Amino acid sequence: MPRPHTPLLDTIHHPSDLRALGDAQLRQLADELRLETIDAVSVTGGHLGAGLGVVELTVALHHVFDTPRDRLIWDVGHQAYPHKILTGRRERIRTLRQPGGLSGFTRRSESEYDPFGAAHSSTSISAGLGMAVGRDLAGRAGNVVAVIGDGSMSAGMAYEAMNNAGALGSRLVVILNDNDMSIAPPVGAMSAYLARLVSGRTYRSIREVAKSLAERLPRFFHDKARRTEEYARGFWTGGTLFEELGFYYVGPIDGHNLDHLLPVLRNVRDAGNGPILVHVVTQKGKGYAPAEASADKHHAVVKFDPVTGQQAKAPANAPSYTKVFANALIKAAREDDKIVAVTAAMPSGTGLDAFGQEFPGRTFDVGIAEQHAVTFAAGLATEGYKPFCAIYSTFLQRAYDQVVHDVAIQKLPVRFALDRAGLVGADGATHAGAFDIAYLTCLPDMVVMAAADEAELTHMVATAAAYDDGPIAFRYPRSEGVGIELPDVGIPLEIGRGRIVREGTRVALLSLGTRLAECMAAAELLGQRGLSTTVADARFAKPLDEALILRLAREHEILITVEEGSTGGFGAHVLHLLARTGLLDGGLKIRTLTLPDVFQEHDKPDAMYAQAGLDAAGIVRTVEGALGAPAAIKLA
Ligand SMILES: Cc1ncc(C[n+]2csc(CCOP(=O)(O)OP(=O)(O)O)c2C)c(N)n1
Ligand SMILES: CC(=O)[C@@H](O)[C@H](O)COP(=O)(O)O
Ligand SMILES: [Mg+2]
Repeated sequence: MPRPHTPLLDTIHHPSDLRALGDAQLRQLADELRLETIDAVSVTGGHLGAGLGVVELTVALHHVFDTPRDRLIWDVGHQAYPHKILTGRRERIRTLRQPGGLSGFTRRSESEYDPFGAAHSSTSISAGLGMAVGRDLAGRAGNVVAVIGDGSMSAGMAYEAMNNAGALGSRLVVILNDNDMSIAPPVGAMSAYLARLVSGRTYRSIREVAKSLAERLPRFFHDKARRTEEYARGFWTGGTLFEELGFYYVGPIDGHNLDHLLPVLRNVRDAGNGPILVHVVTQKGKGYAPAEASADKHHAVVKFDPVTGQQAKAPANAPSYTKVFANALIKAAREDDKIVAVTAAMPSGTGLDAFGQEFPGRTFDVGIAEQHAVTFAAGLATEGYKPFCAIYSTFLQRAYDQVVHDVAIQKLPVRFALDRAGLVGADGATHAGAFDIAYLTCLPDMVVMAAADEAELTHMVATAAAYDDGPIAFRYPRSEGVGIELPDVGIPLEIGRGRIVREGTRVALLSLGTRLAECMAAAELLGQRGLSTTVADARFAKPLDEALILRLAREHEILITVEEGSTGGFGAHVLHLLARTGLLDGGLKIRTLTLPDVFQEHDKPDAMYAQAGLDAAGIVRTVEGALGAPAAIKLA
């Protein structure tokens, strides 16, 4: 497929090149940038719709502001591909999210044009305010611009930051990129409020607007734009929520119209003190028909044909864990009307969209608001409901105090369905579900399970539904299952009881989670080398199956724990148990296999697990190491 024709873009290597262009050339540049973005993502897959929606905004921001001296912060960072193309990374843009390639998000180590790394949402205003205050303290000049989406505006952090910004009064520009979409259609009163602002029903008269803007932004009324009624009607100020918080509100303006964007941004750049919020209206997926037409506006895509938009989706061999979870929960909810489900803006990612179709009144999408989701679920639990809080492992990190303070201390039976546990691949370290075993198992009374396969997941959903004594969590990865036959209904597991999957005598592999298949493969390899190997599935990281673990420790020469989580998790608890019971004092050789103590670079999950030594070969190597040398195996 030939590359798109981009003669003007080809002359732009850094934003300084585009600042040398006249306004009239920027339209062409934006068109070429959009073509290049589509073409690059067609090769790599990744986040497409959000970037397409900010092409004009990206061009305008780099044209008007003096980046990187002026700080430009993209919230989440999934919309920053056009920004990467304009900021010296075009040569590598077709390595996006590939092993060794560019990150799919902004990243400080990647470019001086990325002053703040992201991937989790709603951090940009806080970070921007910190930079603005740092600039003021240092007596420096320069602008700080934070671009945040309407979906990301639902998170508490955004309001905490605006509250603080309004009080501090530092010069900070917030661009609210309102495309009326999160990953799914946006939810909540704030989204409805923004829609009202945009609808124009609350526009003030042009006279009022003129007076208000002229007082604060004297250069606002700019050349020909001032004369067009359409342009003038697009500006509204005064009395918005943002103004109540101490921001100067400008907008809404058409984020695809450079004749609107450029004069407004110039005036904002040159305005006086204090925080300013520019409300920019854009369309997610803009300018690419398949994206505009799709329900999620091509939020994230796999590789595709740029002409037809056809995505290269490989056929699945087995249902995904997400789907298995959703189906099991739906079945359980048919029998138990107390079961309700909570998602924080991830209905499709967690499978709760399917649950919501059958139980719309029992499904709650609270927006990007993980902290609220957890405490909201806690509240539901106090009323006798059985909330399943389905949150990606990585995003639950944000709600840790809510898990501790609102759920665990009160022993409320909130069920945490932790999707994307373990490594996730192309989204990289920011999205890896690495820490939940460690951060949940240290909490008193928390039950923590990890599914070894999709049948086990079905049983864990049933276990969580039946368990009413306190909080319970179960984790499962971002992948398809192993293809095992699924039970019709899940059978509740005995709390804190694991299982032996293969009996042996010399080596014991104690697996937690879906590494069980690799443990089985390792056991085969070890068996071929004369090492009789037991494989056990712990099922529970908390409470531990102490009897099982002590038996494995007593009856084997080597015990290896294997988990898809960070240090400080399951293996650490096993070590505590063995130390407490004196079993470390004898001749037992024990090794704990965990994710390494580094933030692993994005890659294919299998490659990342292999790097971590969590594949069959790595497990065998560990056994060999414990025995002293490969020769020891041959002698055995
Ligand atoms: C804390 C957190 N929760 C959930 C997500 C998953 N997520 C990524 S982008 C996104 C939607 C963001 O919507 P918006 O800010 O409006 O950006 P748009 O994609 O519409 O440009 C969500 C929910 C996340 N990145 N961070
Ligand atoms: C940007 C973001 O946070 C999400 O879009 C994330 O990339 C989704 O990941 P999944 O594809 O695993 O749902
Ligand atoms: Mg949006």
